[in-house]
This record gives sequence, structure tokens and C-alpha cells, in this order.
Amino acid sequence: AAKWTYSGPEGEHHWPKHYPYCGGAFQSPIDIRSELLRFDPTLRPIEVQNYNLSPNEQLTLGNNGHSVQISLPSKMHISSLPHRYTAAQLHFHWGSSNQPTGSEHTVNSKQYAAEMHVVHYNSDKYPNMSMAVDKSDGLAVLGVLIEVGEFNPAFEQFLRFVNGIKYRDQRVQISGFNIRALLPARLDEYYRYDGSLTTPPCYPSVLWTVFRNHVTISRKQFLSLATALYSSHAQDSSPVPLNGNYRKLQLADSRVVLVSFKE
Ligand SMILES: NS(=O)(=O)c1c(F)c(F)c(S(=O)(=O)CCO)c(N[C@H]2CCc3ccccc32)c1F
Ligand SMILES: [Zn+2]
Repeated sequence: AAKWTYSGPEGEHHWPKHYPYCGGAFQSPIDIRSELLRFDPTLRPIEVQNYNLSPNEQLTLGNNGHSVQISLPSKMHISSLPHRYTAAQLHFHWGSSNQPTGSEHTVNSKQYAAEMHVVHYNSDKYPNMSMAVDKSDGLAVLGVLIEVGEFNPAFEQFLRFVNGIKYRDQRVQISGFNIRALLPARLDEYYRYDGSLTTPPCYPSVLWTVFRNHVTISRKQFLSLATALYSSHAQDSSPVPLNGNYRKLQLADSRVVLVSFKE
């Protein structure tokens, strides 16, 4: 597959050349604006299963050159959607040390410091992520907005290992922990819309759920995320810092954003 980056000659304005869907419809992220919102009383609280992983389990924490990701066991899934959506991985988007604004989704133009995505695929209909990734009902991603504030012990469970994955394609094994603790307390309040992968190939295959309530991490935790990683390989002569790994806002067009809550 062709290389792509968030800036420069392979930056997002060039993505459609190799990845045509990136120039297509139903793209993500979007600005979640009040005038787009419609309350939908049928939107049930999100229910996740088997997110509380035992410390005896091992997870792979990796730097894939675009983000820091944690691979997730297939027993983890969302049970409150029309089909079972099985977890594949989670990853992050963030700004830079002097720009703590790196979320992908914005709410009434407010950009948060960072954003976490927990990627799931429709395991009722498809055997794995690769078969699901380009199907309109293939993926469901949970989005969590992240602000700098209180220290977050749940995030520490993997942030303390980022210095082991500074460079592209480095991976370490970490102990399982309660992935539910990375999500906000309330899973009943969220925004819902049809969108896409926010990286190439940008398939319009994602049922987006962005939780209304943000979580916080401390400034020190944010800095470890925003300053520890490189998108280049360890042996590369000129290291390229990995930050600002968020896609610019896409047009909502006539898309409505459903909300599970009334003010
Ligand atoms: N913001 S997002 O949720 O659209 C999104 C990403 F932003 C992102 F960076 C990745 S990635 O795998 O870390 C790197 C590029 O695919 C994925 N990975 C997905 C896409 C393809 C694929 C295949 C197997 C496992 C995960 C993924 C992703 F779904
Ligand atoms: Zn993402």
C-alpha cells in the first residue's frame, strides 16, 4: 500500500490519489454542531462485554507509524447494537506538546486535546476486520474525547510503556487491564452518525459513536503521548516525530447527527 502521512507531499490533501474513497462522501471526522443534532429516543445505552481484562492476559502495544495502538482480544464486543461488533484494536489521535488540540471530532468547533478510538467489526456478518473494513455495515468505532486535567490511572496502564515503542513497527507486550476504565462513566449519552475511517483507505464503513462526556489525562500524561513517539523507524537517520495525527474536519453535507440525550 502507498505511504501516507498527515502533512507534506503524502499529506491528507493527496490521499485521494491513491485512496479514492478519501475524496468521497460520508467522510469523518466532522464538527458535531448543535444545528445538526436530532434526539433519537431509540438510541440505547452502549453496552460493552468483556472489557475488564485480567492482568494475566497479554496485549500488544504498538507504534504503527500513524498512531499508538493496542490490539484487543475478540471476546471484547459491543452487545447493544443490531449486530454484534467485536473489538479489534484501539488507538489515539493527538496534537503536539505546544498544541494540546488534536482530537478528530469537534463539538461546536471545540477541539479537544486528543481522542481515543476503539475499533470494532460486525462479527455477525464478517469473519474478520479485513473482510468488514470496506462494507457499509462493517465497522463500529467508539470515540472518546480527551481533555488535559486530572491524572488518569487507567491510561497509565499503557502510557508507562510508550518509551518501549518510540519508533515505527516497535511493539511490546503489556498486561491486560480494564479497558472499560478508559471510557467515560456514562455510556448512555453519545452522538451517532454514519461516517468513515479517518485514515486511508477512508472507507465509508463506520457507525460512529462519540461519547458526550470527555475523559481527562494529566498534562504529564498528555506530553508522554505527544512527545515520546516517532513515525520513522529506529534506524532512520532523521527521526520524524509522531504528533498532530488527526485528520482535518470533513463536510457533514446533509448528514444528521443523532443524539441519545435531551439537553
Ligand atoms: N480513526 S480510525 O478508527 O478510522 C483508524 C485510524 F485512525 C487508524 F490510524 C487505524 S490504524 O490501523 O492504526 C493505521 C491505519 O490503518 C485504524 N485501523 C483500522 C483501519 C483498517 C484496519 C484493519 C485492521 C485493524 C484495524 C484497522 C483506524 F480504523
Ligand atoms: Zn482513529
